[in-house]
Amino acid sequence: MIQSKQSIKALLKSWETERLITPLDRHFALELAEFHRQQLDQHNESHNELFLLICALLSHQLSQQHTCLPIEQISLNNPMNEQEPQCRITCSHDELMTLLSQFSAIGVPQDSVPQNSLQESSSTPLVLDQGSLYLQRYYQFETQVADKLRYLAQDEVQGLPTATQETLNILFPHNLPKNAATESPVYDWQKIATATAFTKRLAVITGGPGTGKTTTVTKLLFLMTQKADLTIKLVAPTGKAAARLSESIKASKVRLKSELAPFADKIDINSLSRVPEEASTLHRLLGVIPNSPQFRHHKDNPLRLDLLVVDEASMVDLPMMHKLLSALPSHARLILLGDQDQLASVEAGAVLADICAGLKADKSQSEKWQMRYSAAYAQRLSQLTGHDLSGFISASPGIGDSLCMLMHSHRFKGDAGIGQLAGAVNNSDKSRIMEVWQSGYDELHWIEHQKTSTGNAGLEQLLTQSVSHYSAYLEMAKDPQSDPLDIIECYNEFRILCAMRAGEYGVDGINQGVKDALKQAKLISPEHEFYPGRPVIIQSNDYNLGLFNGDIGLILPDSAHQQATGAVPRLMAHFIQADGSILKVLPARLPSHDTCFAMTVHKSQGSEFSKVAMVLPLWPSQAQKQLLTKELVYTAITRAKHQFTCLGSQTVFEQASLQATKRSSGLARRLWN
Ligand SMILES: Nc1ncnc2c1ncn2[C@@H]1O[C@H](COP(=O)(O)OP(=O)(O)OP(=O)(O)O)[C@@H](O)[C@H]1O
Repeated sequence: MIQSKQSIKALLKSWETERLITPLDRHFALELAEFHRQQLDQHNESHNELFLLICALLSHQLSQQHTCLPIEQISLNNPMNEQEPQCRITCSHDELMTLLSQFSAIGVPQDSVPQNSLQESSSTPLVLDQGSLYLQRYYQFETQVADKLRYLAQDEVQGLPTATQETLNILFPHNLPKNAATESPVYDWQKIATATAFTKRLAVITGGPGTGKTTTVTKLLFLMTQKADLTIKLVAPTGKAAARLSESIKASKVRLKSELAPFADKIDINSLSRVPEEASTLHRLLGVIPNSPQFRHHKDNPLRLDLLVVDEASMVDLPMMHKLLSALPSHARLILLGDQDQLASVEAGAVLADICAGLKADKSQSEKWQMRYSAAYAQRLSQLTGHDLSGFISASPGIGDSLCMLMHSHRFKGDAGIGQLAGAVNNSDKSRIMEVWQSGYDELHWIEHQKTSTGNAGLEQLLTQSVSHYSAYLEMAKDPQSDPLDIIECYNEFRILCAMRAGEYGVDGINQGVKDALKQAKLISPEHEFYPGRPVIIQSNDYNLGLFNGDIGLILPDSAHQQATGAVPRLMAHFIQADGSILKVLPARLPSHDTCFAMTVHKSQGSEFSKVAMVLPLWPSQAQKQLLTKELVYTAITRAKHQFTCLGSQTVFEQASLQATKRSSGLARRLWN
């Protein structure tokens, strides 16, 4: 069954030494194998060896953020993808599947138990379902999340007052013309999304940056608050994203108020004040219990709300989505907002991408996405919105009735370079990517790595530009009269985003380079750990202080304290909070943190900057290459509003743009089949 020069136990040790697997992977496998050995009726060494290997592969897969191990994907001749394979599995994938289903530690779901199977799934540490092996816990997360989403997607609010339809028409007044070039009708997907979220218990509104997700949800909340007194909560995965959601909703309400002014005799504009603005983090909503992975709110103590809006849903991982859905009260509505093309969550799963997977059009379609409505719901939506949706009816709609895809960016107008580059990368369109770079757009700047024995002129150029970008806020910080809010806003104009943490071109190296360059330019004096102008990014949650992983602040003299006491100004870390106020924290009390002239693309999700510089490694290692995906590049580009610079090499940029993230999961199948 297995051919190996050494025992699998010894092999796992050598894989750990070579860092192919983590110590956790090895221990996990050994513990489970021990369990298996104790459970097995007859001791079968070859079975034990195989089981040990499979457990290590599963754990390795989970640490790569997959939620399961598809058996078909195991490379039988080289299971760990080594340069020189140290072992091979000698049976076929089918034989392997049959064998695994007979192991006492591996259960199978009751409704798909093969005749010769010994186990049901609920009592075993592992589960084999539809050709994929799961850890029991992840299997429960995935199946329960799928069940709950399907249940919510089916539920429909019947009947709709005529007044509501009239309000919908006022909110979306345009009778869109036919597309002149194609003669095909132009749909107001924001209107369709609003009608969907009004009539469905679950609505998933996705789209790239500036496609109007917040505008749409603000109009929806206005519509909802016209008639009923609802408890509505707004949340996002991080503090930064929550603060941005609050800001966007506030701005959107201001715009809506003036748009609706001419209709004051027809609708109650004052009910806009009932649309909430304050957003919190998911963790805060669910109620963190110190030193516990559990939350205060769960299935037996559900949240007290009628409608929950979750922004930046692409950042929500599978375990978190499970906790959230479990805590949702039975009558509540759920609206998920996000960009399905962005980087998937840092932890396991790619929930939003899986939810949207069923809308991926086949290759014959000119559009990338294709709606999938049931006939009955397409008819209902058509009546509500005045758009004929019969062309999007599907015989197998899955959860399609609850999905809305906003495709037109109102931020990146027509031929704007940032939007063009983001689109080309998102489509992995190699020739278009090069075309966009060569088109001479003002907003796009390319800096080529120019490594020689004396240094890297490309990197030097980036550091010089960074000094010039950061000098404005550092000059402001020197003036005791400057308002910390203005200084932080000025700092937020520019950010360097790195693909990875470690190394010369990672966050660590670039932060050091910028710090040295700023010191040389006499803009900072970093003699001590905390110096005026040092930006810090928080690495863990501290609920007592109200600081969360990813929060970014500036070390600045506390001028208010100086004015009040006349004392020498002390340094404090200043953070902008969701309500726009400043939180000041003594630097010594900060939870774990790093300097933040540069940050990872991952941590930048949910943020936007006027100017962004992305740094790609020069000669990425094999492990680094796996991290360089089109989702990473797309996320970095779309953080920029006005200028995007890339320090890299053409080959690495292209390779990254052509490589899509793959997360093994059965969620999409459960939602759409
Ligand atoms: N239908 C529309 N017509 C014209 N402008 C619009 C429309 N919808 C949104 N906008 C404008 O586009 C900009 C972005 O809208 P909005 O913030 O709602 O998008 P978003 O998808 O939430 O963006 P983000 O990705 O940043 O969260 C805003 O300035 C908004 O006023």
